[in-house]
Formats: sequence, C-alpha cells, structure tokens
Amino acid sequence: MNQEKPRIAIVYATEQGSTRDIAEFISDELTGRDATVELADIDHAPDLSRFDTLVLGSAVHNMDFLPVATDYVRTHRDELSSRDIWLFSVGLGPALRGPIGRRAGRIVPKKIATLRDSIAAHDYRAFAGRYERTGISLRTRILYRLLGGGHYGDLRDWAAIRAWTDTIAQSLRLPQPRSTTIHP
Ligand SMILES: Cc1cc2nc3c(=O)[nH]c(=O)nc-3n(C[C@H](O)[C@H](O)[C@H](O)COP(=O)(O)O)c2cc1C
Repeated sequence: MNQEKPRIAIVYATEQGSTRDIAEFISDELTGRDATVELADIDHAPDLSRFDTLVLGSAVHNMDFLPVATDYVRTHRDELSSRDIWLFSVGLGPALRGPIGRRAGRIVPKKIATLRDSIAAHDYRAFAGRYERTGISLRTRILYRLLGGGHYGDLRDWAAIRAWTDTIAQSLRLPQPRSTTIHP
C-alpha cells in the first residue's frame, strides 16, 4: 500500500528562513494528503532516484535563485529533466503593488526562467517572502517604494501557497486533506 503512494522530495535553499517555512508547510500539507514526503535543506538533498516528484524552492537574491540552488540544478540536470519538478521562488515580486509594481512583479527574472526551462519544470510559482528594512540600502528602499512595495516584514500569502500546493496534490491525484495545515 505504502509503495503506491507518490514519493515527493521537497528541497529548499534559504538564507533567512522564510523559504524553509514555506517548504515545511507544503511538506505538511502533502503528507496530510497521503503522499510519502521527504523534506531537506538543499545541502542535504536526498538521492532523487527514490522520488517521482521534486518540489524545489529557493530564495531570490539579485534576481536569481541562491547560488546553491543554481548549482544543484546544473549538477543534477539530467536527473531533474526526467522527473516531475515543481519550482518555487521566494522574493519580493508578488508583494509589489500598483500598476507598475504588479507588472514588474509578474516578470520572471531571466536567470530563473532559463533555469526553469533547462529542466522543463512542470510549474514555477513566485511567492512573497519576508523582507526586513534593516540592512537594505537606501537605493533599494527607494526602488522598492517606487514599485509599490513599501511594506516590510512577513509578506507571505499562505492562501496562495496553499492553492499552489493543492495544484500539486491534484496533479498527483492525492486525496483531500484530512485536516488543515497551520502555517507559522
Ligand atoms: C541581499 C538580498 C538580495 C535580494 N534580492 C532580491 C531580488 O533580486 N529580488 C527579489 O524579489 N527579492 C530579493 N530579496 C528579498 C528576498 O528574496 C526575501 O527577503 C526572501 O524572503 C528571502 O528568503 P529567505 O528568508 O528564505 O532567505 C533580496 C534579499 C536580500 C537580503
């Protein structure tokens, strides 16, 4: 019976923890829907031969995945290309507001698009993360404000994350959840 469950690896690259929280939420949600799930930091990613599906998430820095995530995709490209891959990024884009900000937020940074296409990912979704004012240069703060950002702190949209997880679950034909996953 256990062997028939979809086997899903969830691997994340984070600098400040918000991508890890999102990966943990997706893991809890899919486990609650009867999948066999293994969650790991990218430095401890499991052997992919044991999995049918990989959910891979990275924080966005300088309009790209973190270097550790980019390296992982490049190193494992052949294995990844033959699997069902769901990619997500955690950055600021989805938190931008106003006509210019919304349009800018929908743009997939070129390096991320190239990486996504190199492994023919099933889907890619950008989520808003946590953004603290401290340590951000004045220039970046002004740019952020001009693009309709302005808000700092925890900008994560758990309803959007839950909806995307539901898309993965439906694609894998998982049953409905038996309980509601609590987010941080
Ligand atoms: C040095 C640095 C560079 C960043 N560059 C970008 C960027 O280019 N695009 C973006 O959308 N967010 C950017 N961000 C915001 C982060 O992606 C956001 O804070 C995210 O929540 C970080 O995820 P983590 O908590 O998992 O590390 C940057 C943050 C830092 C600290």
